[in-house]
Amino acid sequence: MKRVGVIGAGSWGTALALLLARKGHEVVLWARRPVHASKLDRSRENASYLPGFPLPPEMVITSDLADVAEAELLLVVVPSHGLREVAGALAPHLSGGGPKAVVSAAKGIENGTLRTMTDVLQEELPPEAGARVAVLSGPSFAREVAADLPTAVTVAAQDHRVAAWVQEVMATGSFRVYTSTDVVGVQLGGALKNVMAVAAGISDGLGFGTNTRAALVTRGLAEMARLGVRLGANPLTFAGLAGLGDLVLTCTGDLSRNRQVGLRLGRGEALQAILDDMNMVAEGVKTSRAARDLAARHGVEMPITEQVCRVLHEGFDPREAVRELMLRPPRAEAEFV
Ligand SMILES: NC(=O)C1=CN([C@@H]2O[C@H](COP(=O)(O)OP(=O)(O)OC[C@H]3O[C@@H](n4cnc5c(N)ncnc54)[C@H](OP(=O)(O)O)[C@@H]3O)[C@@H](O)[C@H]2O)C=CC1
Ligand SMILES: O=C(CO)COP(=O)(O)O
Repeated sequence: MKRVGVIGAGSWGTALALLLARKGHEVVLWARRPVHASKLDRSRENASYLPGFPLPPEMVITSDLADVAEAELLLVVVPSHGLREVAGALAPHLSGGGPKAVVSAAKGIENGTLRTMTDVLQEELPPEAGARVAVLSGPSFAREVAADLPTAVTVAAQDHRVAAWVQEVMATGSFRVYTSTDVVGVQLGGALKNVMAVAAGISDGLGFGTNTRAALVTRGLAEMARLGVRLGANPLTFAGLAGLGDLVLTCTGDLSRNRQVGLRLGRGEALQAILDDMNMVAEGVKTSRAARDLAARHGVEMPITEQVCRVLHEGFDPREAVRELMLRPPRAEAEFV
């Protein structure tokens, strides 16, 4: 039994906290708003983000980061735009030995700095904790994990021993954990698939067919891998759970918030109205900009990302975006880099 701190009480943080508590670990779940923490504590259910799944009485709920300071495993599960601030607030509590692993379960790229989530953790945390940073990614809707449905994910860390330790602590009979040392590839897979899920949603919302969606998934994967390889990732990672696995899940699964944003855009709703109506995060909206900037910085072509950005942030007509994608100059399929 390990002491585990889960930082972030949205749907994913709550589902992971449940998974680990059911495995018998001592779990402390941190919510950023004291009022949310006391509501969770009183009702023993996360009605706002993960309704229908009772939180066991032994799970400690807090809004004080000092309460996770003693954890051996720390999971950071806040949206990517809030991760730096939370990591900065956590840092002073991690003096001494610190946790054996700090795992980012967020899927995004920081806008502006274009840093990955493990970069941000390494920049903000004390060096001993920064050296034990890992990332968890892969096809894993929170509701399905909370419902204990069979799920497989990847945990990547530079030091294989860190990933193997996290694997041992987190794996259950219904939550299979693979390890990797491709920290860049696993993170880019998780972040970029959200942009493609918006694209697939737009296509379905416009009433296009399954041919179109399959084309978007496949060419989306090609551009994800193209950027990943340029940044040093292993191309095989994109054929794995954190690449193709999560891409297929979120481009086809209606539980995906990113796909839902795309569907509604395709049906003609305005982005702001969609976002105002959602209490959950759709990371692809912000990541589309970061991905476009990262691609431009490294001279990598990402035509689908480019068009998603124009539709999301410049009010470009989605039908016109698809037309432009179809009429790009002809090329060979396997021109990889
Ligand atoms: N949900 C899922 O199925 C999966 C999600 N993820 C990833 O996990 C991360 C967290 O998402 P998820 O749990 O779904 O979130 P939700 O959309 O379910 O909930 C949002 C959570 O983020 C918190 N939050 C909002 N803004 C900030 C901020 N600026 N700083 C800190 N916390 C903030 C909210 O707190 P408050 O209530 O106080 O506003 C709330 O806890 C994302 O990167 C997502 O891509 C990964 C795999 C699966
Ligand atoms: O990352 C996810 C599942 O792996 C969740 O996807 P959404 O954020 O689109 O809901």
